[in-house]
Amino acid sequence: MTAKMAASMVEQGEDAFRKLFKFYKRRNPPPDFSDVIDFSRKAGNELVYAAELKHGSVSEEAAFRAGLQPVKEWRAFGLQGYPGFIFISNPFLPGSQHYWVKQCLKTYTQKPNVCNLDMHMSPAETENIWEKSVGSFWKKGQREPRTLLEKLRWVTLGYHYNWDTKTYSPDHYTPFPEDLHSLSHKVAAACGFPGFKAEAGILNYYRSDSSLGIHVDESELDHTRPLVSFSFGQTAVFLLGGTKRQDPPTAMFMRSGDIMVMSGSSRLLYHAVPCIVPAPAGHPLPTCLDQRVVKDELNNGIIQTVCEKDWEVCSTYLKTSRINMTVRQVLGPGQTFPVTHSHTVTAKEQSRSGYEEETQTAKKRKSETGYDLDS
Ligand SMILES: O=C(O)CCC(=O)C(=O)O
Ligand SMILES: [Fe+2]
Repeated sequence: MTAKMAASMVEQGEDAFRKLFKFYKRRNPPPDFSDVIDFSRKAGNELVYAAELKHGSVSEEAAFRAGLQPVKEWRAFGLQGYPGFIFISNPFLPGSQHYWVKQCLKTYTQKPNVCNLDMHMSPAETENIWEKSVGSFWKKGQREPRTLLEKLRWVTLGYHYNWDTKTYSPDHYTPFPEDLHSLSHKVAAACGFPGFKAEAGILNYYRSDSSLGIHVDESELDHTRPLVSFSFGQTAVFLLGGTKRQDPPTAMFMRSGDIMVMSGSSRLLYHAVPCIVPAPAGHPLPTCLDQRVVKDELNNGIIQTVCEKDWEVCSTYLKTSRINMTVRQVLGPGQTFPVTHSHTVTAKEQSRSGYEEETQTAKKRKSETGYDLDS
């Protein structure tokens, strides 16, 4: 048997996750999405059941101020075989997703937050990504991404994740954004995790041809705290696997406004995003984004109405993109970072160190989300 044959057997026979990842990543011809669970559909899938939330843990007013429907109205689901996994089908109030999209593009991209562009550009060049992009926004039919926003792949918040050492460090920290902490705290509480502290965030920016490789998020020091993930813009296929990298995954759509909570024994499952689903012809933006203005009362709350000019930039961006925010609590109550010989890790240092075959998260993320700029 040739090495090639053996490799192909491994691919076909054993590594069910890689096989399905490739299946959904394929573009020509486009994959058949009929096995992908769609939580937005009324008709159920036998694996899906309604999840019980803690209605009393977030008052209607608190939910309202965060731009969320009352918790009792949320459509929350569990998946057979994945205890601790909770999928909440877009619980945002009309108009309020826009605020988070604007934060991800205009606010959270600002220094001292760290982004993929810092790996090979100077701080001066990656300052004010929003302002530098809006002036020369890309034109229709243009093939190459030109603006920094188009080249943006990830931003880190709070304890800035070091992709090379796969660790968080107290030496590289920016206070976590209050607004996103408040949103995540409420979602976690509704799912039975009161006292959630948002300490680190990874924002992922996907273009229509982006994907995110198979990985598990285990760098946080307390795995009893959930991981809370929010999606905006274009729909993605999300693959949720098992505790072993090869375990066969379940595919589901993640649409604009959807929230996913990975907790309990689902906290450390392998997962991936093999593809962004092409938007239906004539509908480049999901209809849940049609209504832009939030109710006036919300102006005293966490979120604010996005002005027309800013939304024009955001909506143009979202017609070909997806934004995902994953929020993590790094330390348990009273827990501290293990003592290591510490020094501040700079972006330059991160980009210099080599990658080993098994430190795949960063490598995959850097390549499959187009970290190495292909333009
Ligand atoms: O984009 C997504 O839905 C997944 C993101 C993710 O898995 C991560 O940031 O660790
Ligand atoms: Fe992840």
